[in-house]
This record gives sequence, C-alpha cells and structure tokens, in this order.
Amino acid sequence: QSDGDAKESKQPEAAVPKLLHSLSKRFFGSLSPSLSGPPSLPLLGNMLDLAQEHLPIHLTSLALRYGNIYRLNCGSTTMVILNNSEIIREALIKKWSDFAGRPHSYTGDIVSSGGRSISLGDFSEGWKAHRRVAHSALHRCTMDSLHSVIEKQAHHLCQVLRDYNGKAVDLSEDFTVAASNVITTLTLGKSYDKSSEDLQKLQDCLNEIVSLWGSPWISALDSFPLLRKLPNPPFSRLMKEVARRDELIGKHIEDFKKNDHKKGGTVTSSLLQSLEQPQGGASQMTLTETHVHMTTVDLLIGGTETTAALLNWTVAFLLHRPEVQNKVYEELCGVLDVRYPQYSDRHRLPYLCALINEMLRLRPVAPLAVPHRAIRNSSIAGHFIPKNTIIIPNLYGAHHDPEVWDDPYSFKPERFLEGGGGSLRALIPFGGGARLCLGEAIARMEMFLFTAYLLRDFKFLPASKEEPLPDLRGVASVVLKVKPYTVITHPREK
Ligand code: HEM
Repeated sequence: QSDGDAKESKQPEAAVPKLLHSLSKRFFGSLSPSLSGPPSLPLLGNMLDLAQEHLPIHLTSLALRYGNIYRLNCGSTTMVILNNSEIIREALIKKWSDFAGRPHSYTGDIVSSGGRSISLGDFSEGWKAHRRVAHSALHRCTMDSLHSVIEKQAHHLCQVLRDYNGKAVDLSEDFTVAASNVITTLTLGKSYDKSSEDLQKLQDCLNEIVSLWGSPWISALDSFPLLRKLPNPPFSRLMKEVARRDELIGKHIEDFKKNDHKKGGTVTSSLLQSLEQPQGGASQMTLTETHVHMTTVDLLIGGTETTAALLNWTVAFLLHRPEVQNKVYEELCGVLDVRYPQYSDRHRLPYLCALINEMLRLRPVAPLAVPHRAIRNSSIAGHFIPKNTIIIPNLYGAHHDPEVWDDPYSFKPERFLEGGGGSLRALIPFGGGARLCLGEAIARMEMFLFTAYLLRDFKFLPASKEEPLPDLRGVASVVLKVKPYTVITHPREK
C-alpha cells in the first residue's frame, strides 16, 4: 500500500531562473550561509514552497534534494527544516534550552491572547511556570480518573456505532465528540451529546481557527507586514472566530466558577484555585484568568482534532488492509477472552500496540509539530543557527526517512513487533524536550482504549463495492487529516 509519494510533489524551484536566484541572494543575503535550500525569489523568498498544498510531503521531497537539514526564506525570516529524527532530537531534546522558543508573530499573538497560551507562548520563566502548573493540574486530575473517563467515552462510541445498524457513515464527527468529551470532562467536568448546540459551536469555532491560522493567506501577514493594510477576508474571519471562542470559553468558565469550581477534581478548578494562591517562587509568575482561559483552549484544541484525526486515519488504513483488523481482533480474543481491555493489558497486546505505533509513524497528526525559535546562537548537525531562526521539525519527513525505515511509505504494523526493524527511538509524533506534547499520556491511553474497543466490537467494511477506498494522502494543515469517507461498522459476533 503506497500512499502519496514525496517524489511526486511538484518542485517549482526547478523553474526559477538563475538570475532571480542571485538577485534574491543579493537582496536578502543568507542568515545561515552554510545551509543550502531551494532558490528564493526576490520579495517572495520561498513563499511558493510554503504555500504547497501538502506541505509535509513537499518539505520531505525537498530533503531528497537539499539534505536532512535545509533552509527556506520567508520575508526577513529564515526557517530551518529538520527532516530526520536524530537531527530533530538534537535540536528539541539535546539542545532543548537553545530551541524551546516560539516565533513571535502578529497572527500568533492574536490567537494566543498575546502569547499567553502554553502552545504558542514564547519560552520564559513565566511560560515555564504556566506549563508546570498546567502539567501538574492535568496530572492530578488524570491520575485516578483518566482510565474511567476514556472507558466511558469508548463504550458510548461503540453504542453510537451499533445504532447505525450497518448504514454507511462518516465517523469523523463521532470521533471528534468522543475525544472532545474526554477533554471537556477533564477540564470542565462535563461531557456533551453529539447533538448539543454548545459542543457544535465550540468545535466549529476551534476547527475554523486552526484551519484559518494554518492557511498561507494568514501566515503571509506575519512575514509581510505591508499586507496587513490590505483587505483580507480569511483574516477577518479569523478575528471573528477568536472573539467567538473567547466568548464561548469565557461563558463556560463563568458557569463553572458559579457552580462547580469549589468541587475540584478538574483541571480548570485546579487552575482557578492556584490563582487564589500567590505563585511566588523564583519565577515570580502571576497566573491570571487569561492563562486559565488559554489553558482550556490549549487542551481543547490540542486534545480533540489530533486524537480524532488519528482514529479516522486508522479506520481508513484498515479498510485497505482488512487482514490487519482480523489480526488485532484475534489477539484481543486470545488474550482477553470476552472482557474489554484495560490500559494495563497493553504489554500483552503487541500487535495492537504495533498498529498504533505504525499509525503514529505514517500519519503523525501534527506533521510539522509547532514551529520552534532559536533563543540564542547555536548549531544543529554542525551548522551554525543564529538566534531567532525558526526551526520546523518535519515529523512526517522523519517518519518516512528511507535511511531509518524500510519501505517507509508502506503500512506495515509488523515493523513494530519484536525483530521487525521498526525504531521506537526514531518515532517522535509528540515532539520532545521542553515542548513535548502536554497531552502525550492522555493521547496514548485514548488511542489504545478507543482502538481496542472499536476493533473488539466491529469489523470496518467499505461503504460499497463501487466507491473507491479512502484516499490515504490526506489534507495537511496544522493537523494532518484524512479526506472524508464513509464506512460500514459491522458488529462482531461474540
Ligand atoms: C495523537 C495525538 C497527539 C499528537 C500526535 C500530538 C502531537 C503534538 C506535537 C507534535 C506537539 C508540538 C511539540 C513541539 O512543539 O515540538 C504538541 C504540542 C502540544 N499538545 Fe499534543 N498531540 C496529541 C494530543 C494531544 C492531547 C490529547 C492534548 C491535550 C490533552 C495535547 C496538548 C498539547 C499541548 C498543550 C501542546 C503544546 C505544548 C507546548 O508548547 O509546550 N496534545 N502535540
């Protein structure tokens, strides 16, 4: 099963005349003289590369020509693209303190309330304290209850699928509701029905923000300030959606403060309580309500579309390879008989774990992570990297590196079985270091339990013989998603 091959991607730089290339060098010079990269056009730099329709595949294809570390120019900014897991580990883990920054950007400031979110806030003592407080609130609230919260949603999801009675359906919304309910239970102590207007509004708004913010029409405003003076309908929509998000989350937090916050047990109550205590400490951090608000946004955005997209990818790949579904089912029946799995069963279910690892490799749902910024002059793979360079960890590229992965574009869960040659060290779907995904533990438990419940209870069948199987190339924005498809969920006989 070969999906969209990086080699197929168009390479517009091949058509750029040499004269333009040398002119652009004269205009911009090069902040990273030792790094090669595609020629950049006057004024536009490498905007054409960055506007490619499937950016992770395009950046991976450029690595074939320019190597595992190369540069792109965008306005006055230099970006360095890392395409191999050892190089990414060097920057994110070994030299984490050099590269833990986030780029300051005009649009980033708008979506993060002036950099006060964990995901987009720049590295500082205040940011470290914010992340630490959120991390420990999340840890406290998930320690005892996470398993039962996910189990409840997994049972509910299976019931919803049973109720389809063999109809061909698009499951993406059901996956979103299940993943979102895990997060809303942890943060606000509430879960929602699929038909809930409140949930719909919130999800539509968060999705719209993520997809607009990832669009080249919006990112161009960060690199080319003059464009901010021109009318830009996508940007006006982004501003409207951010205002709507703040109103919706603000209302949830106000309701929560009135009714539930003293009860405790949720991330939001824990954070609100920490507002009442002086933060003190070396950081002199003052957590404000805006930080609590933005933590809720971070967890909802980070924790919903990612896990939901990965579940949707898993079913899409399984439609192409029905024998993999059967192998997981046989393993579950052999090890657990009729009972539902617990997360602690994972060591006895190697094939299921191999399937999840293979999905995280083939479709890292945050394919370019979140851009990092060099906080000081440093180096990566022996190349000088000046302060303020933007670092893009191409996780998609690292997971398709032919030097590391045998037949990298093929779907082969077996590679992660003992002796199968798959490298867990090279698998980095959650990033690493100071900016490691805050929800990794939650996402791993969700993926395990949701996938196990679904494959225990259902066989996924193509919608019809006439319709093509799901397209496996996908659509890449901040999140890498499969194109919409329908599937029949056929209950397994017990
Ligand atoms: C399969 C699911 C998921 C994947 C593949 C994933 C992947 C990632 C990646 C690659 C990053 C960027 C790391 C970097 O900047 O180097 C990230 C950041 C983040 N993720 Fe996740 N994530 C997932 C699920 C979740 C969940 C469930 C939550 C919340 C409960 C979450 C919350 C966050 C937050 C808050 C950040 C920002 C961390 C920071 O900047 O310090 N993610 N995630």
